[in-house]
Amino acid sequence: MELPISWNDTSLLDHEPLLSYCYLYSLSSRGGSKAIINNFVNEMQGNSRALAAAQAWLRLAFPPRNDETETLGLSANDPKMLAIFFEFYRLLQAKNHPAEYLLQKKRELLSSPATQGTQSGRGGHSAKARGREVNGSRSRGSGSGSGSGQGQGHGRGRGRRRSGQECSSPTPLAITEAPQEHSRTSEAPESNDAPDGKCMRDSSGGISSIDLPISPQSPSQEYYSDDVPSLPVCQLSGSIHPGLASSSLSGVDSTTHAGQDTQVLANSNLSQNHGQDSRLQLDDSDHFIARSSELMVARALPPSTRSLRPLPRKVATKYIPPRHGQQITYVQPSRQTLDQEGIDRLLTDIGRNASLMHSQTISVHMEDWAHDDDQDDVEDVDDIANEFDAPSTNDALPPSSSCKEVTDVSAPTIEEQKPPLLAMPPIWAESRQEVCESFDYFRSYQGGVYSSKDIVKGYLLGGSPASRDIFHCGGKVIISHGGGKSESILDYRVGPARFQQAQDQEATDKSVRALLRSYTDKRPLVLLADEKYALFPFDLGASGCTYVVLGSYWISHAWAEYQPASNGCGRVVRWKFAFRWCEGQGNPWWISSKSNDVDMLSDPTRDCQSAPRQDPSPPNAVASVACSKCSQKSPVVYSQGWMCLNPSCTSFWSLGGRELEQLDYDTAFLRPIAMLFTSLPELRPAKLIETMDSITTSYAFSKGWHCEKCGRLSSRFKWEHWECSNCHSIHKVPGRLRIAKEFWHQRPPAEFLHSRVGKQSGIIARRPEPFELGDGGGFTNYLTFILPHERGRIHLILGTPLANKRADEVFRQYQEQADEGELLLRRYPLRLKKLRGTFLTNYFSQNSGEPYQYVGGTGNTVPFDKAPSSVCGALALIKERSRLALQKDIPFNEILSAAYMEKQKMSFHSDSEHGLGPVVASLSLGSAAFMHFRARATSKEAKHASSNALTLILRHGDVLIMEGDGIQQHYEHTVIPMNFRIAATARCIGIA
Ligand SMILES: O=C(O)CCC(=O)C(=O)O
Repeated sequence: MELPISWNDTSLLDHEPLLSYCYLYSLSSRGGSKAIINNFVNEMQGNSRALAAAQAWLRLAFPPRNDETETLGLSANDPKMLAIFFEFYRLLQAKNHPAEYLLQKKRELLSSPATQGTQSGRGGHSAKARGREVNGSRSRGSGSGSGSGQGQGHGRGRGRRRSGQECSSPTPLAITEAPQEHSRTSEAPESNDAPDGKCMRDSSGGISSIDLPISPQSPSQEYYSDDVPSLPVCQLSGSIHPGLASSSLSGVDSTTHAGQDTQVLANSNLSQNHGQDSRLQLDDSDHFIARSSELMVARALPPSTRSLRPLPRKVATKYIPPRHGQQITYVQPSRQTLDQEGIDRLLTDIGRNASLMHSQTISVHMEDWAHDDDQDDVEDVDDIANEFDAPSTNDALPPSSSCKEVTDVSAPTIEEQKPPLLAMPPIWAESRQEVCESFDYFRSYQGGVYSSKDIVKGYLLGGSPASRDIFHCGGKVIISHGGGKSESILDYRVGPARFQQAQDQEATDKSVRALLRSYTDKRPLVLLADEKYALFPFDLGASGCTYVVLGSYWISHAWAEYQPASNGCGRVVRWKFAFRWCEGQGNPWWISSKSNDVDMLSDPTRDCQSAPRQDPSPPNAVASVACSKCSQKSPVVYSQGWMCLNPSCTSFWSLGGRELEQLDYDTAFLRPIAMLFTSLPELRPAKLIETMDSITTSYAFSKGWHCEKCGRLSSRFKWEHWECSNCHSIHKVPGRLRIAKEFWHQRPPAEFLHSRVGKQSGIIARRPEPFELGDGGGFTNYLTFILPHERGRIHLILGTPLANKRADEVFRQYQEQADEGELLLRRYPLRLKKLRGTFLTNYFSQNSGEPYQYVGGTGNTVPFDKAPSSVCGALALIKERSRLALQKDIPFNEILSAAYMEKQKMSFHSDSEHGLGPVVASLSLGSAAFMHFRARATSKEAKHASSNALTLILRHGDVLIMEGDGIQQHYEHTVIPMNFRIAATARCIGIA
């Protein structure tokens, strides 16, 4: 889970475990909902990243009061708070008045110390509690009534909204003093104060109440205070949430809902007068309990789901997040078919699944980057920056749905507490991007298998081991399933996302095929593990390592198995691989030199210590038997007996006609196997040193590096040098400045010179017009493209050798100042909340003038008076050319300087940030670049969105002007430089 950026950050809904649990909750009925919340809480508690997200959310949703550094002592590790976190997001997803819920919880929390022990058994609060100080001021709502009885609360404390300045929705909810008047009303609240969904600031800037959206069916909206404390809450009728409808606040007799309502939390939060108190509380042992009959369901869950870390699932699950705001259509299972048993099964399933799902939150294309021979499997990382996440290209998409994998009791489990690492790994990283940019043996942003030319280079052990996956003999023997085709959520640019079930793996599938080839060739590969790999015996996360390189392994055996599945088939075919440590690397780094450490790390089935280390068995010591049906040989893997492991054989996976549930590895199968590798590759990435041509912007310089001091892999995030993100060691390679002439040889494709207009785009290209540049620049050509439906115009003022003198100088200054650190060009984290870990832009940038939220916000902004001369020079040139082209002064007050090393680019986006003026203009320097415009998915032309509406070639000295809001509303653009390039783009921000 990424950290939320506001308390109502909907993107969290795209993340696990919220995604699965919210979905499951929507399918559940009765007691199932409690169990779901319990499981959610359990899972969150075993997941440090998710806890961090919850913590961040808590701070945003419950900001500290004036004198507090911490909010009410709230902790994300508090089960009650996690339940609130979940409930809020569940309501958010259901579009069911989450703000109302949050306000209610906030009020409860603020009042809870005083109200504890003062509530009646039926849930009413005492009058004493109503006078509690809230948010630094005394509640004035403590007037009348005991508030202890059913229905006593209504009619009191109508919350009055105050007129004032409107605030945007992500503002933290703040609670101010209670309203003075407490008369029940059925009239609509003052309707002219704020539009739906907006909150209002009081004169002091705090929020006095929240104006909630009313559904069309809602005839009225009333503001009440609860009995205590007297703060505004809202009653909605019409399409009201059942949990809210049962609230005593509404005055509705709650008996129809008590004990039946599936919305347990909402119910328990608001309904304090039920015969059955379903309030969520902390019991003596600080455990989260729900005191209702439904609680029994939660308690009846197997203890393992509470005391153990969520069990790893037996097959990998790939999650492709939905686009922002996109609805996910789950194909299966349908609501009708999901009974209580199904829910229980899914619960465990999701628990096991979710950890891997955290790591699988990106999808990629392979276009544009597949130039290098050694890059045939490298995904286009910058496409990840696209809000449009396409289906994975890494693992073959299944042709049709078949089976969904389910819990297997024999899946390995691991206790929650793992010891910290004994030593830091020699190669480790915090984000997948760091691995992929710095470590040549693993460059797959999504899949667990990285192969090139059908040969596996790296294999990532992720969070969901399957049954019979093992980490044996201190990690010298690792058995894992691999090859994709696990369940996933497919997401397309246009149309709803779909839930895709797991499929049978086949030997011809890309990853399986590559693994099988590595197996038959006995070719070493590199194993990596992420912090969620449950079988690794140390706590990687405690040392800050999300990914570690284990070392070189080879595959001694490969075979197919059945794994259980939850649909009609009941199972799927999965390929298993036995990886063995390549001798010649010394002992694994996670094992200290102390001899008994290996023992400590081994699993109980180990016998590697008893096997003679100096006398390992030859490879053929593992017996193989030919099947009488298919004649294919399969190894004796399990102690229970030999089985045919050829999935196309009718005897596959059958032991004398039976399928055994419990299988143990045969001792001989796990015994060490001698295998001599004459030269194993050095896995530590080499550092770049001086180059022959002194060019330091080539592709190799854009890649990450490995810090020799601390082992961390870091992306290159600073222009002027490499810097370790852990210990801040730096590495600089001196280079030279480049001049524009070096890029003159770049030729565009033969079919066009400056531009190409898409056939069905409706764009009209005007004939080039001569254009006098003034200032000794002579004449040039000026191209204009008129967009359909008066959406705007795009102008391209071409540079010329004569006119480019200033551009040449600006280009030189940019390079010099960036190299010296005067201009801080950085790769900033993308504001994509879908990705696990930080994900940096695929270009360097620096912003001057007004902050530009799209890249770095205020953190990436220096005011114009502190901007280096390169930026000021670029701005002056852009202003001048724009004035000549548009015959008016454009009050540009922001300039984003973007620098691209070879193969870097800016992916599709539109400059549609709130508050941007209609004119955006850019100056191109250095290498030529393609600029493609395409219709946004929301636009009428969406069906042609895959083809470009317009392509321009931007060359050194060219100025491009986008004129008109409609361009950003209806189109998005990408810029793909041919080589090293700098661009300065000017905008008007916040100018009315
Ligand atoms: O010209 C460029 O490099 C990209 C400019 C751009 O699209 C932007 O800054 O938004």
